[in-house]
Amino acid sequence: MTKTLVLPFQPLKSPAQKFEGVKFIRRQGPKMQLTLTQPDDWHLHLRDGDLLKAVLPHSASTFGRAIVMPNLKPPITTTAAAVAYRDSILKALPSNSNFIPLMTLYLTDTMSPNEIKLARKSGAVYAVKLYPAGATTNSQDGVTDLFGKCLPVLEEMVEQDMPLLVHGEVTNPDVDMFDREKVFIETVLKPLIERLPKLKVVMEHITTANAAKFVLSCEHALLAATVTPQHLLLNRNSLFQGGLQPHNYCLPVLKRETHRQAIVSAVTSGSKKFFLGTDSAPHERRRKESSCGCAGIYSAPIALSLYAKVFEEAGALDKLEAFTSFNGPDFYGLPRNTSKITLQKAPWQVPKSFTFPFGDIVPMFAGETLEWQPCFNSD
Ligand SMILES: NC(=O)N[C@@H](CC(=O)O)C(=O)O
Ligand SMILES: [Zn+2]
Ligand SMILES: [Zn+2]
Repeated sequence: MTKTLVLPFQPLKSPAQKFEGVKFIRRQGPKMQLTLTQPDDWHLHLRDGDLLKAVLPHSASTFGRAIVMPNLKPPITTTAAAVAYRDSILKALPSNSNFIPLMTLYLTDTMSPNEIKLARKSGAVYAVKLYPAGATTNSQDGVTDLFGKCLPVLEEMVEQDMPLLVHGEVTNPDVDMFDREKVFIETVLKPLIERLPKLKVVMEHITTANAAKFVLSCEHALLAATVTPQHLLLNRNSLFQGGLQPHNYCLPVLKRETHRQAIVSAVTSGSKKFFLGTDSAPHERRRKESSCGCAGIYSAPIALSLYAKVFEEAGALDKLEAFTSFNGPDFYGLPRNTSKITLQKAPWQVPKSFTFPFGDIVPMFAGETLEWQPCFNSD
């Protein structure tokens, strides 16, 4: 089966390229192709309403499954709400799509351990998300005291083999914005793992050398991390070059170049502890280009091209497929996808924006040229 992507890709002329020693690249005419097992997105914001309908086709055309974040307004704090949200995602899918949303619950101070039992029983919920209260977009209902308020829930999560996904930043206003992840590792993550060594934990969207090193070296086999394209490709200069760049603003905020390099090394090392999580987080343009702009970068339409770019530039294209398509399902104990997706070396331009009746969304790398272009899925 061949499926054409719904995106307005604009192929330009591409020179033939050579990749020695990479098994899964084959030459098709003058263009290089890269065929991968269909990837999944282990950290995705799909929103709801019109925004959901607008962005969902972009993820569904590339990814087989996605872990869907629960930070809606109001947040998804119950299994019943997660099941209803899943139904609205399935309803909004293009008719020929096999995309599977994997739902999550938003952890609160008042969640009961029974909710975890219900979540497991539903078969719809695959993880619980920890937002420290005030850390990021729609986190005001998040956790104020993890050890004081949530231990019984965390213990039930161990019982039910339910992973905890963490937005790993402390919110103490005395801690510098750029140090919040580092401090979270020391003051929350390490004590959490010591206290509950059987809890599966994913440190979401890691941004620092500290996090990369901690995850790589941690003997706790149940700790993993997702990594976004922006934290692999951009450093904090991208926030300020040529004037303030609101479309490069996300949380945790971009860090300095040495951190970016450490994350690239960790991800391309072949470690199974890192996997793809775009953190694609759409906000309308007017909410980004505002006197109090929202955090979140919209990457879904270009994410796979960006990950290919990172691995190619690191000389590690042979490690790309494990990162995009194997490590995530292996960690979650889910089967790997069987269908394939092909990327073609055919430069194309990222649209300057995507326009919808309610407004427009500016993607990451808007207007720039990318090398790898997803071209079709095949079974
Ligand atoms: N990453 C972001 O900057 N924003 C995310 C929330 C999050 O993942 O922290 C969002 O929902 O907009
Ligand atoms: Zn987050
Ligand atoms: Zn996120």
